[in-house]
Amino acid sequence: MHNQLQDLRGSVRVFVRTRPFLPGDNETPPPPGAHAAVRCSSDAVTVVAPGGSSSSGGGGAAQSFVFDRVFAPSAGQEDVFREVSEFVQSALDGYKVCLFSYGQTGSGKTWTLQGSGRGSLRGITPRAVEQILLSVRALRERHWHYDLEVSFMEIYNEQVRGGGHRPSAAAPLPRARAGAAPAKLSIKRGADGGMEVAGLSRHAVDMEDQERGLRQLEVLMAMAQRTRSTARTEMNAQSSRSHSIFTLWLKGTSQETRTTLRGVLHLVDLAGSERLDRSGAARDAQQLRETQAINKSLSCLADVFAALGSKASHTPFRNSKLTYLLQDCLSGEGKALMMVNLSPTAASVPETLCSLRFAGQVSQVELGKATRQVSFRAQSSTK
Ligand SMILES: Nc1ncnc2c1ncn2[C@@H]1O[C@H](COP(=O)(O)OP(=O)(O)OP(=O)(O)O)[C@@H](O)[C@H]1O
Repeated sequence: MHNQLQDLRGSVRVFVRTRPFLPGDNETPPPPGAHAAVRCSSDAVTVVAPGGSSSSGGGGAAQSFVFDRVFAPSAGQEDVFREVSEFVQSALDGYKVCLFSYGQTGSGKTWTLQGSGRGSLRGITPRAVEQILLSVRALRERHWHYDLEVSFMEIYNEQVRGGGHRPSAAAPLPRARAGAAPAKLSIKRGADGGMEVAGLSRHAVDMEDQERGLRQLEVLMAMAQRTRSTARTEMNAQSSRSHSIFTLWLKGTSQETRTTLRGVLHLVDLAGSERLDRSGAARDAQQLRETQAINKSLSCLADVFAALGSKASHTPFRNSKLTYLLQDCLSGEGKALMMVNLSPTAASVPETLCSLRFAGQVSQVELGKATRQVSFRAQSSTK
């Protein structure tokens, strides 16, 4: 049912989330009743440039954008996940699904995906993992067996880096070694026709003992977080300088119906889309290189969506590692969700407008009906 709904609405969706004001913003939130620079309804965002007013009809100071769903600063992690969970379900149903978290540095990309702790502040990734484990348990009653593997990687300065060597089936999950340089990896088309990263470790998760499986997943999520390259910039003390991709590979087998489903869920925490002058990144040669690489790959992502939106004869997937790797989810086979994160501050209005224009471009894209990765041969439940 959820997939029928999804198909009707198209396979690219755009959600926008504005975070609350934070003490580090150096800006006082507007008093109740006063106009904020960024205002949200359930499906629209209005941005008022500093000095403008929302009623200035001819002046063009206020700009509104409409999306599939907009989350105001008061929206909690649970509110966001409620809208996202159908995508997680799609991966269980055998679709290739990609969820991007996009936005300027410090806008809440990592908060939206990871959140904090194990309670109500936990983000999409831990909630997705829990949903998968719960669904797999329920599906077992209907004689479906699921295998789950996890991989994580980052794309830093246009190089793909992964989490080390593939462990043997009997070996415990590896510990991330502090300071160990992650291996550089290459992207290629795999035997099943999908894009994959050569040599990237895929960690099998115990689906029989779900308590153990959950613990393994927690270790893997923590490892993925630790391996991210971060550098302090003036805009966010933990600014992420790489795109990080946490992937859940699902294989569901029903002996009864002789069906195998292969779903994929990529959770992509994009690097911050900051301007050089504002972040202070231009003062350091390494950070300048990083920022240029980030901006280039984000503009390649925008180019891909522009080509898809205009139904151009060529889509430039190969122009960046990110789009090359994720092309299956963006090419009509899969489903994509773009979560665009915004800062509420007046000082960030230029970046906010850039993010919203990008979001508007993505929302024009119609990928068509996604393809379920299903085969009908009898298969044993082991790989
Ligand atoms: N909805 C929210 N509620 C409360 N705090 C939030 C929210 N969104 C973001 N924050 C806080 O804002 C700060 C910046 O968020 P976060 O690190 O997620 O930004 P980011 O977009 O991932 O930045 P970068 O690109 O630099 O990694 C963090 O301290 C985070 O805890």
